[in-house]
Amino acid sequence: MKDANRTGRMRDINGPIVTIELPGARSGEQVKLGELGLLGEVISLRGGDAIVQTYESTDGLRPGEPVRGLGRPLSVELGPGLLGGIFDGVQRPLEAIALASGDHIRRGIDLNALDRAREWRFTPNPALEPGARIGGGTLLGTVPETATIEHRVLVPPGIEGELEEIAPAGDYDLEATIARVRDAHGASRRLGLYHRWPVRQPRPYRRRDDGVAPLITGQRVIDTFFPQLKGGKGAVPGPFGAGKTVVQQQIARWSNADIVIYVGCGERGNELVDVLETFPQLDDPYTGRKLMERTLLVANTSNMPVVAREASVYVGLTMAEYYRDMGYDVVMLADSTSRWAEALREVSGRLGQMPVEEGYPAYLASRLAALYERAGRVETFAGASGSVTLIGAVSPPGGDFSEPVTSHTKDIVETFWALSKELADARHYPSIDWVGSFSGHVHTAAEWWHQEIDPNWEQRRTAALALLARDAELSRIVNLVGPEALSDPQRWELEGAALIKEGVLQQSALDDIDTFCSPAKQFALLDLAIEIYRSGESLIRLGVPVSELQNLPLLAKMRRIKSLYSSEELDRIQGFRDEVEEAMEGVRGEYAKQD
Ligand SMILES: Nc1ncnc2c1ncn2[C@@H]1O[C@H](COP(=O)(O)OP(=O)(O)OP(=O)(O)O)[C@@H](O)[C@H]1O
Repeated sequence: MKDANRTGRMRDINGPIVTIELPGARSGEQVKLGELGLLGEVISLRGGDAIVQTYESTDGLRPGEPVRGLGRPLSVELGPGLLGGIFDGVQRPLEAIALASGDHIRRGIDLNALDRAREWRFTPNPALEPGARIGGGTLLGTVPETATIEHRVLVPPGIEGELEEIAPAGDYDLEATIARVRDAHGASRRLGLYHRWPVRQPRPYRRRDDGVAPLITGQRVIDTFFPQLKGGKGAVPGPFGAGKTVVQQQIARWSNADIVIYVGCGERGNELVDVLETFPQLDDPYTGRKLMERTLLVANTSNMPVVAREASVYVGLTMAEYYRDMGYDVVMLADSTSRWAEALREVSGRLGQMPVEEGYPAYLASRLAALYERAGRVETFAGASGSVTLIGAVSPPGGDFSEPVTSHTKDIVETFWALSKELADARHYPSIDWVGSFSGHVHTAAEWWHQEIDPNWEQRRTAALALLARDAELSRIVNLVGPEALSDPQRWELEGAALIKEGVLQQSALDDIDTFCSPAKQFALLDLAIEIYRSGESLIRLGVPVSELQNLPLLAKMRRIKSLYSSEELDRIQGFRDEVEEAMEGVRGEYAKQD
């Protein structure tokens, strides 16, 4: 898109949708509207007019005011300085905005995402010499972006040629030239520490890879029961107050990803404030430093119109892909895709498009699919492996999972962690419902668990799910005819399921010890619960009454052990296992004596 800075004028204003006359306007082009210079994007062309969606309130704008075409699509700056940053939905740095305009963000404010004044210590790639052939993905050098993350400065996609010069080690600001490349036509081009990339265009890679390793989140119901792979697509649908935010924060905090990107997309203002206040406080369990050193936040501010939410998700994804291209595993949390979809609905409504389901446009499903398609594990141009795991929260109105956004999302994602109001009301947290949730990654995750933790993982997981399914069946009988109708083995099945629910699935984010559970501890707890159930089952078969087993103090301890011993104290969990065996043997001995 050439001929930047063309001017035209506004013709009509309909909320965030503005009709403009701008000669040469292109679909996707960024524009500045009115005297204030509000940011907008051309979303369609109609006759000689262009239809623009704006990312700031259009209050007070009048037809006839000038518009300016920027000649480029909505794009973001990619370079060192992103990590630790808090940006608005079009990548303006919120802290710098607050400094420049106080509490009330001035509309049309224009600030660079990356700080131009800051210098970065650049170390060139020692393997590069002038004359080398370089292309998109070639490593030019590195910059220590934070104490824990090395920023790999790569040739941006689409650039190819012969390296003419590369800067020596030293401190450079973002505008400095760090390399020059001569392309096939003989033109010389300068490369700096940052470049721009259009947010709606997925960044290219060499090829797509299959996910191989689970994203370990330290949350048992996720890792053990409904695992996610690095590079996977997941959704957390949940009714109001069921615990979506806590689940996402736990993933952000504990998952073994290199980089975390949280996009607060149109959730209520106070929740966003909570996120903005909480994240900077969090310590990074893997490095002992602040989590923000490998995190960045995108937050739509309350003065941005609904349609701005639509862009913020792409802004987050583009930054995620940028770190993926360096060979990092990135987790992006989008909170929530329902609000994102509402933006689509609002725009399509104002454009007079035919609504299909509950007011959403016909392209809702394809847009959602395209969004999730940007997740994945890839081989980068540099030959490294990098991934973007995309986890979208979904907030279905009234908790109705059959509404369009939830049901389309369910068809697209591989991991679906369905939060349940009943579980949350019963204070069973995380309220991820084992009946409504699924993971398409169990088989791949099993290979990892079998190799790294224990060859019985899949078998134990299946046994636990079978017990939970029996629990649901038996509970229905109890509800109909009362507990007396159950046999001893059936009552023991209920007991076994309760151990799985309380001793394994429930996990308090607020408990210092249990907030994170290592894979080895996860397996130890699962295995122990199944072991208790199985030993009891064999005792009942011998004729031991279930009431005798129900009185064993070890059942209560099994429910508490997760918070008694940390992931470093597996030997103590093993000690408890020995106690369990002894107690069960004791019952067996007693019973044999009575016999
Ligand atoms: N894993 C957990 N451990 C302990 N408490 C939890 C857990 N998950 C949720 N809670 C409790 O539930 C409350 C509500 O959770 P949360 O704020 O995440 O709900 P939400 O679904 O995001 O709400 P909203 O629909 O308003 O976005 C929390 O304040 C906390 O008390």
